[in-house]
Amino acid sequence: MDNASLFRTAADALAGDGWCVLTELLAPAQTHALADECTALYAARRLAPARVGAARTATELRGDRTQWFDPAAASAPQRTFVARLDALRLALNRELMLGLVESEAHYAVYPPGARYARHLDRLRDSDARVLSAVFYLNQGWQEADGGALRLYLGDGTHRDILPHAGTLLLFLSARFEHEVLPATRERLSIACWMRQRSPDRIA
Ligand SMILES: O=C(O)CCC(=O)C(=O)O
Ligand SMILES: [Fe+2]
Repeated sequence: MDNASLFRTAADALAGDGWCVLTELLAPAQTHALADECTALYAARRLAPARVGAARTATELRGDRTQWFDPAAASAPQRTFVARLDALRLALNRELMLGLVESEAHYAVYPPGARYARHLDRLRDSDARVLSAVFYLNQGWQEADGGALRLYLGDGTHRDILPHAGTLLLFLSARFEHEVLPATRERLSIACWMRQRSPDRIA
């Protein structure tokens, strides 16, 4: 699928259901490079226990370790990923008038058994996060490995999305509660949020 069609498919799904899965954001080699980098950072203990909400300490709510992408010090694999995500963001702005001005992203590693309890991605006092995007980095993931992202739909049902390498899950941040189920192996991802202008930055 060419870019224009890929991004239009995403826009249509977001306008309809409010969420979608894309598997063609990056070429497999590009996904591998991100997985290798995330693995190396984790092994070098460069990922820190995740925090919940502004200035609150990590709790048993989430057991992942994270490292935010720093635009001023981005690696080549990170630049490739962010460029693709930005292209998607601009396409969604054009198609859906979402007014998404920026993205933020972090690597996350969930050790075996770690979870992230059911939650909504909007920060307590801010509606800046409009769209959540989670990109998975795990080769050869099996259903028996667990670790699904459980997305709760408005009608009381849910969908389980497995964290296969190359899968991008998109959903409207304000609309879908979700949780990360525990896995039997390390679970690597990049969690991203596309933001609208924060109220405090509007002149
Ligand atoms: O890794 C995932 O599948 C989702 C992570 C998540 O919900 C979050 O970081 O807010
Ligand atoms: Fe989340």
